[in-house]
Amino acid sequence: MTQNKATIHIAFLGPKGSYSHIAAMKYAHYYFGKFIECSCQNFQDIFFLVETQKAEYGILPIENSNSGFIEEVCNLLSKTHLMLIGNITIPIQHHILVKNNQISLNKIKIIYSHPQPVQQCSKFLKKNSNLKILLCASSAVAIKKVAFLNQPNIAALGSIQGGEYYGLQPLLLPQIISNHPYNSTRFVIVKNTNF
Ligand SMILES: O=C(O)C(=O)C[C@]1(C(=O)O)C=C[C@@H](O)C=C1
Repeated sequence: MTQNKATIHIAFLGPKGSYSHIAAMKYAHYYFGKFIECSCQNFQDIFFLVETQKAEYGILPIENSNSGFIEEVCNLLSKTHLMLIGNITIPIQHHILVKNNQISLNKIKIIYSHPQPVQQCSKFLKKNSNLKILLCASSAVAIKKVAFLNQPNIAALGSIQGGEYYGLQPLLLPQIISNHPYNSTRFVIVKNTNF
């Protein structure tokens, strides 16, 4: 079903290539066709854009199959008058993204990541405790940082699709680093009913 009106805006945790961006594109493809991307630096900004009618919709990760409910989002949802109008679940496949995937894991010293992928890959990271983890506002921020720094021994946790936006490649080994091979996250879509 596509909505027959001017192109809508969807606010998501960005930049491009975040899991939230991928979920927004999938949702928009089903329901709206084209949409204007409103990339946000944090979850609060997503609520702000929709509450102030700068974006018709917001998309937020609420629950991961492995790490459970995303507390910050649940707290923000409990304080908003925005309406929950739908949800979408997407598979989340984390990879170790590097500038050049000819490098082996034992050469990598630093991993940039959003806290959620760290939780969802906790077993792998515990086994490789030599890796220093630096937290970022989203997986796409982590990917952008690694692309910008352009050093062989740093990596980001994120999706292959996210890596492609910024020219990063997935390490071939290990390929599956999530605690559970069938990792998925459910996102909710919020709307301001005054629109
Ligand atoms: O960091 C991202 O790319 C996000 O979109 C955030 C987020 C989250 O907060 O849960 C979304 C889905 C995945 O579970 C991992 C991270």
